[in-house]
Amino acid sequence: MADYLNALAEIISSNVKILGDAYAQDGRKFPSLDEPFAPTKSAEAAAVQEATRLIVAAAAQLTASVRSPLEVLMDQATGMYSTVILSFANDHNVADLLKEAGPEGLDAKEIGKQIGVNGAYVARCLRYLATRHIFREVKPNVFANNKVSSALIKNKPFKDIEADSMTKYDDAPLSALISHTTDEGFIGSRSIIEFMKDSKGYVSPFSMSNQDRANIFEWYEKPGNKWRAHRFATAMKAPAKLWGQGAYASVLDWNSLPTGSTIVDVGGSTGEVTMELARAAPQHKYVLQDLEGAIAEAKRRWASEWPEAINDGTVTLEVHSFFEPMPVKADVYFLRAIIHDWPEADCRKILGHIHAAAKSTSKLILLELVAVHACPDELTGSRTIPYPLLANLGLAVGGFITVVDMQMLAIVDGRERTAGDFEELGRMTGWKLETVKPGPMGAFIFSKVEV
Ligand SMILES: C[S@@+](CC[C@H](N)C(=O)[O-])C[C@H]1O[C@@H](n2cnc3c(N)ncnc32)[C@H](O)[C@@H]1O
Repeated sequence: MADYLNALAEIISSNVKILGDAYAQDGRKFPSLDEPFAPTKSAEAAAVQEATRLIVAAAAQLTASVRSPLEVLMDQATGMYSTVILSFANDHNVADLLKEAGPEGLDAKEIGKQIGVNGAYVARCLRYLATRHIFREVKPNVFANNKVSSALIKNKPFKDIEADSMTKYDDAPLSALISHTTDEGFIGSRSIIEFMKDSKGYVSPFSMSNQDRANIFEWYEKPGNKWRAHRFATAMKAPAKLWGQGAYASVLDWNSLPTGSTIVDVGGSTGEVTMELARAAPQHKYVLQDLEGAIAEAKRRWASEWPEAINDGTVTLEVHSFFEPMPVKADVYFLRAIIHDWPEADCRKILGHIHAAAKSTSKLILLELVAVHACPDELTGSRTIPYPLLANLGLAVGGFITVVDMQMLAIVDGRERTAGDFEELGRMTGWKLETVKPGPMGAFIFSKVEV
């Protein structure tokens, strides 16, 4: 076995070769970081995704191994600057301005003029980001987009973006997600420690920071927060964009259900999941449930994107709180990214209400990120982790999941759960776990147990 450092280096070099070969087969070269982001078919292949994970895991571990602990710790301790500076660039539409400037880039003074901030400050903020591979400094104090920053580009000319704060992030779910995270997530993060010691009756660190006992979803429904609710609904479209279409439709063979089956998208926001399922299997009936504000948003979305599905009764939009008895006897109840929003007792209420309404043949599908320990556990045997990587592949897999876990703690006192936690939650609420489909989000498929 190679020594520690060489083992990490070998993981990187052998997997870089896999990436290069896959792109070469498609007649392409792997794009450099300087090029704008463009999704490619080559990047979607399973072997490429696995090689990418191993490179990221090994490169991050190699960096942490050779770097001084002082620098590693200072990087973590100064995460607030990353949050604030990224928020500044994203919310001031710098990527959009630089898109119009092209690969030659734009002087920080000119960027500053356009966004109303002194150019000397702009240069320092963008250099901070460029040093972390977001934007690039093409000449001293002149900045252009790169692969990472170009993923923040919105869908309008720079001069039109600020015209309406409601529509600013429309058609740019990743920019909406970054804006939501650096805003609500940041506000919540400030009270995490105090909340963990004593919640003082607040429902989350976010509610404690705001000194408002409403949960974030009730807070979104309050006057003045409509634009944030709209931004959050837009952000919820980001996973489909990041992970590719078809991620939801592939969790079950929808065509194997009897024609006219009823599928409820519980807490479905504006219908990202419903839209994909209804397009894949239009012979069924779909009910999209959420709170009043989200359903009002959903009505606007469906009226513009797919009005026929509403008019012919394929899809029904319904205001319903999942803390009330479930009004629909459905064949499938689909919950994407709902369970991670709530503490255990609330999850049991949600699944209990669904259980009470379900038929004996109904299925429950929970689509969630799956927490994985950083050390070997009882599931390690089914995974092959090359020496000396962490059991959750460090930043490559556990990195994103632990980030979302902290975000759930900060804004809703929710959490990411292990596969065992999902099985246990089902057992406590009358649902037997039948199948787990792996993927960027795990699909946990349960059948009803009479209790
Ligand atoms: C994290 S989002 C997930 C949205 C959607 N399932 C998706 O994956 O795009 C959580 C959703 O739960 C909804 N929600 C929160 N409290 C609710 C309640 N009491 N009843 C129904 N929906 C609720 C929110 O409005 C929001 O749309």
